[in-house]
Amino acid sequence: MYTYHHTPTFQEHSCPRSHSVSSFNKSIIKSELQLFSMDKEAECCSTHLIEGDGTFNRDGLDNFIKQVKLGECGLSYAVVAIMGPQSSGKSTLLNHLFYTNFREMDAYRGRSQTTKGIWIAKCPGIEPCTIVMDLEGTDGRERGEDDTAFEKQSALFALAVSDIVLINMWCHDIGREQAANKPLLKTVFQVMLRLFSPRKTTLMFVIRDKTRTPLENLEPVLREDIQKIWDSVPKPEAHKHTPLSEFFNVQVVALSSYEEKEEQFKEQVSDLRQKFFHSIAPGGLAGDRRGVVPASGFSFSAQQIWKVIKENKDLDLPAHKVMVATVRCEEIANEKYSSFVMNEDWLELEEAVQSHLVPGFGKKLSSLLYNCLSSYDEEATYFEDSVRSAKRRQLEDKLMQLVQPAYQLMLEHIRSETLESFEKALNDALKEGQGFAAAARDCTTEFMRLFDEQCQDAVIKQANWDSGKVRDKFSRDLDSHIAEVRASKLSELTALYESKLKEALYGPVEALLEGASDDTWPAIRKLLHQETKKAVSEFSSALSGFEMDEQEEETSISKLENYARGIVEGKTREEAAKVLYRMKERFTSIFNHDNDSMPRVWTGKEDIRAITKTARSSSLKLLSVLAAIRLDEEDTDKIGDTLVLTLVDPKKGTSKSITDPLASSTWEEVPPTKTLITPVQCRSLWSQFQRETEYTITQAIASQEANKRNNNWLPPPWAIAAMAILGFNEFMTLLRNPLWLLIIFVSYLLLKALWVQLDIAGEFRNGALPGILSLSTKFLPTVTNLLRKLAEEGQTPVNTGNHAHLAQSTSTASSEVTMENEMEYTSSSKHQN
Ligand SMILES: Nc1nc2c(ncn2[C@@H]2O[C@H](COP(=O)(O)OP(=O)(O)OP(=O)(O)O)[C@@H](O)[C@H]2O)c(=O)[nH]1
Repeated sequence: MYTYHHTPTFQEHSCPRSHSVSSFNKSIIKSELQLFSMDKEAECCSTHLIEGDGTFNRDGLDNFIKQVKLGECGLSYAVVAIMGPQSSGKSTLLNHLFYTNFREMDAYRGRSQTTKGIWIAKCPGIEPCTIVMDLEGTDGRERGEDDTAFEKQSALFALAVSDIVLINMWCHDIGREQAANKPLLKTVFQVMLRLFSPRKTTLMFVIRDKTRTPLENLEPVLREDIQKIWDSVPKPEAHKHTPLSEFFNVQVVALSSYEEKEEQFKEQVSDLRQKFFHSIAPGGLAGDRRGVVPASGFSFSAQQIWKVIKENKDLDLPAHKVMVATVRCEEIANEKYSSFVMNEDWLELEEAVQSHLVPGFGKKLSSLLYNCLSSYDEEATYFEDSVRSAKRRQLEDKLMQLVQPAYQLMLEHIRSETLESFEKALNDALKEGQGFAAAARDCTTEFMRLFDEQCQDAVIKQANWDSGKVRDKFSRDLDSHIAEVRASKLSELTALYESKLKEALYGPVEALLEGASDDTWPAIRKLLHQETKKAVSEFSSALSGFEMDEQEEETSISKLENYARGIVEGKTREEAAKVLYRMKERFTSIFNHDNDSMPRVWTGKEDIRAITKTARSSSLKLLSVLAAIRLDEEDTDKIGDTLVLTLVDPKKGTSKSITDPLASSTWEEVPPTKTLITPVQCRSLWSQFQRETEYTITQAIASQEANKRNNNWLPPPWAIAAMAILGFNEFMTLLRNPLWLLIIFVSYLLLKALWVQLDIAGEFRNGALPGILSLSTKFLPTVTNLLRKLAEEGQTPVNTGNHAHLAQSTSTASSEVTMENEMEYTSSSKHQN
C-alpha cells in the first residue's frame, strides 16, 4: 500500500485517494514502488494539453516535456490515450493503471463532467517512458447533443498521436443497439480513414463493470458489434474492402466494478498494467511504430496535428512526419550551428588565425566540427533519414562556410610565412657562396615540402578542400622570387664587370685619343681586346653558378663585350664632339712649345711657317683619328690621307682629282654608324680651326717683329763708320780740352735726369703729337723742380759750395733712377710682348 499527496493547482489534478492493494499484487507493486520513488513528484502531475475550447497549451506541453525529460527519449516512448463516454470511470482507471493524478469525479456529487479537453501525464515507473492522455468524455450533456465537433477532433488527435487507444465502455452496452459507445466507435473509424496511410493503432476495449458472463462469451459479441460499425462507416474507394485489422489491432479486457468490487478491480488493473511494460518492443502492446516521431519532435508534432485537425484538413501522417522531421532537424541544426558559433574554442582559434599561423589548426577545427555534427546526429537520429541527412548536409555546408575564411587565412599564413623563410634561406645559401641554381633548387625542394606539411596540418577532415590553388600560387611565388633574385644577382654581376671595364677603358681610351697618332686605333683595339678578354673570362666563371643555358650565357657575354665597345665608342663620340677644342689645344700646345716642351720665346729666329705647319698637321691628325670609329681590324680608311691632301696640301690634292673629296657627307669605306665627323663637317671644322688659330700665329709674328725692333737700337754700321771718320777732329778736340769733357759730362747728366724725370720714352709711346703736348706741359715744372732740388742740395751746411760733391751725388741719384726706370721699362716691354 502506498500513498502520495499532491496539492492541486490550476492545471493539475491532485492524486487520488490512497490505494489499497491485495497481497496478490503486493510484491509486484513493491518493486514498482522502488522505481516509482525515483520519479519526481512533478512527474505525476497531469498537464492540460488542449483546453475545452480547443486551445493548445503549447507552453504547458513544453514544460511537461522538460519536466519528464521526454525530449531525451528518442523513439523509446509510448503514448496511450483513453476515450469513452463521460463519467465512465476513465480517470479512475488511468490513475489506478498508471499511477497518474487525473481528476476524478466525486461520486457523492453526482455524475457531471470532470475532464474537459485533453490532459496529459507521465506514467511513473513504466519503461519505456509512457505518456497517457485523458480525453474529454463523449456523449456529454455539457456540449449538447449536436456538438460532436470536439469529440471528433480529439478522437482524431488521439489516433494520430497515440500508440494505444483505450476505449472505455460499460459491459452492459455490449450487443445493445443504443449503446453509448457506438457513436464514439463510429467517430473513431471515420476519422481513422481521414489519416493518410495511418499507423496501425492498438484499440483496447476496456469493459467496465463486467458481469458474471465470461469474457470469452462477451468478446465475440463485442467484435461483431465493432465489425458492424466498421462496415457501416462510409469509406473511400481505396479502402472499400480494407479489413478493420489493417488499421487496428483490437484487444479486449474486462474489469470488475470499481465501486462494487474494488479489490478485484485493483487486482485486474494491476495485471493490466503489466501489459504496458516494454510496450514498444516487438510483439508489445504498441504494435506499429511507423508513424512515431522522435520524442524531441513530439511537442511540435502534436501542435501541428492539432492545428491541421482544427482547420478541418485531412491528416497526411507520412507527410506530417517528414514535416516534423524537417522542422525539428532544422531546429536542431540551427541550435548546433549557433552553439558552434559561440563555442569558445572556435572563437579563440578564429581570433588566433587572424594574426598568425596556428599549429595543429586542422586537427583542432576538425575536432570541433566533429563534436558539433555528432551532437546533431545524436539528437536528430530518430528523424526521417532523408530529412536528417539533408539537414546535416545543410548544417555541414553552413559550418564549412563559417570556417572557410579561417582556413583560407591559415593557408595564406602558411604561404606567406613559408615564402618569407624561403627568401631568407635562399639569401643565406647565396651568402655562404653556394651556386645560385643549386641554392634555388635545394631551397625550392625543401620549402615545397614544408609547405605541403603545413597544409596537411591545416586540413579540415570534414571539408575536403583542395589547397592546390594556394600551392600553385606558392610555387609561382617561389619561381618569381627566384627569377627576381636571379635577375638582380645577374645585373649586379654585370654591373660589376661593366664598371671594371669602364674603369679599365675610359681613361686609357681618352688618353690614347688625346695623343692621336697613326697608332691610336690599333692601340685602342689592343686595349679593348685585352680588357674585354679578361673581363669575359672572369664573368664566365662567375656565371657558372647560375647554370645558364649556352645561348643565355652567350647573350650575357656578348652584352658585356658590346658594353666594352660601347664605352670606347661613347668616349670617342665624346671626344669627337669637342674635336675643335682639342685641335686648338693641340695646336696651341705645339705652337707655343719647342721640341723639349719648353715655352717658346719669339726671338725672331723661329720659323713660324714651319712651326704652324707642324702644329696644323698634328691637329689634323686628331681630326682624322676622331672622324671615325675603327674598332675592328678591317676598319681601314683613307680619312687621314684625304684630309692632308685636301686641307694641308690642297695643291697636291686638286692636281690628282677634280672633285672635292670633302664635299660629301660620308667617308669612303666607312659606314655611317662608325662615322663621327663627316667630310663636310671636317672641312667646316678645319676652316673654323684655321680662323681661330690665326690670331695665335699673328701674335707670334708680331711678337717676333717687336723683338727684332727692340734688339736693333744701334745705328747701322756704315753710319757708325761715317760718324767715326767725320767726327774724328771733334773727338780729338774733346780729348785735348778736359773742360769740354766736363761740360759735356755735366750736360749729359742733366739731360739724362730730365729724360728720366719726364719719361720721354713713355710719353712718346702713345704717338709723337700726344708726346710733344704732354712734354710741353711737363717740361717747365720738371726743370724748376730739378733746379729747386739742386738749390736745396747746395744749401745743406755740410756740403755747402762743394759742387763736385753735388755733381757726384746728382749723378749717383740719377743713375739709380735710370737703372730703376730701365728695369721698369724692360719689364713693361716684356709684358707687352
Ligand atoms: N459503476 C462504476 N462506477 C465507477 C467505476 N469506476 C469509477 N466509477 C465512478 O464513476 C464516476 C466517474 O468517475 P470518473 O473516473 O471521474 O469518470 P470519467 O469518465 O473520468 O468522467 P469524465 O472525466 O467526467 O468523463 C465516479 O464517481 C467513480 O467512482 C466503475 O468501475 N464502475
